Amino acid sequence: MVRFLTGWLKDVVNNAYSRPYVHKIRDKPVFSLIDAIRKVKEENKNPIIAEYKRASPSGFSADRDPIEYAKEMERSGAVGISVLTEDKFFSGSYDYLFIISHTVKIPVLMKDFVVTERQIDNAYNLGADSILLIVRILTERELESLILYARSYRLEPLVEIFDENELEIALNAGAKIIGVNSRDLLTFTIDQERVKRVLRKIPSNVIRVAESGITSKEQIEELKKYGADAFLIGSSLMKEPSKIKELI
Ligand SMILES: O=P(O)(O)OC[C@@H](O)[C@@H](O)c1c[nH]c2ccccc12
Repeated sequence: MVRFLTGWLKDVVNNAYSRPYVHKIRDKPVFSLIDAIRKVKEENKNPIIAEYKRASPSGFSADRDPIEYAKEMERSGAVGISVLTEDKFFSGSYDYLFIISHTVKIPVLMKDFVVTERQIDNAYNLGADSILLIVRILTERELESLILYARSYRLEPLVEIFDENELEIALNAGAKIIGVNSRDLLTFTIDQERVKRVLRKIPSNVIRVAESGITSKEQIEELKKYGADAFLIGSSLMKEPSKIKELI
């Protein structure tokens, strides 16, 4: 049973329950996203998780070759690649995850609306090193059990929160990587001030990821003052991949 959802979020979660099982045998080791972020920070660079996202319900769209994009992001020093696999609203695909996880040697995050263990089986089989778990679409028991299930594959989830209430839920569930989304998933409005307010309440032993709406180095430097360790960036890099060089 999911939490009470409305609008497109209800539809995207219903769609998640019917995603097929991927019959593939994983053929690569699991890379640690936490270790990769810590290493890039030690090199005094900005850990950027570059997202491969072809569309979103907020009206974004970009057509880029997944292999070329992933190679350019890795070459430019991205700490990891986030790959949208949600097929109905984001034009994502499990194929993109398989292709990209077999193109790069940096951690790959499966970005989807995960509500079932089968989706985590798929992430592991396709070569993902982490998965997104969104507090807003899960009950607390589901969140705790899916975190443990992901860890049984040595996939450490990125647990996404919106506000302080969801921060408490994520911490109680034992999250080790917490992402704060500046975008409201239902209304698509962006609020960076809320992100700063929530970031500063996350304990420093948790890896803190600022997500969405990031387009400049100035924004990154500002978010770092509030405790952000890493930055999840999609639209601005899908539009102009070379921009990553000025953000690292
Ligand atoms: O394109 P942006 O504004 O750089 O945002 C990237 C990423 O944060 C965003 O795509 C995202 C964050 N959380 C999600 C959950 C589902 C789908 C997408 C997302």
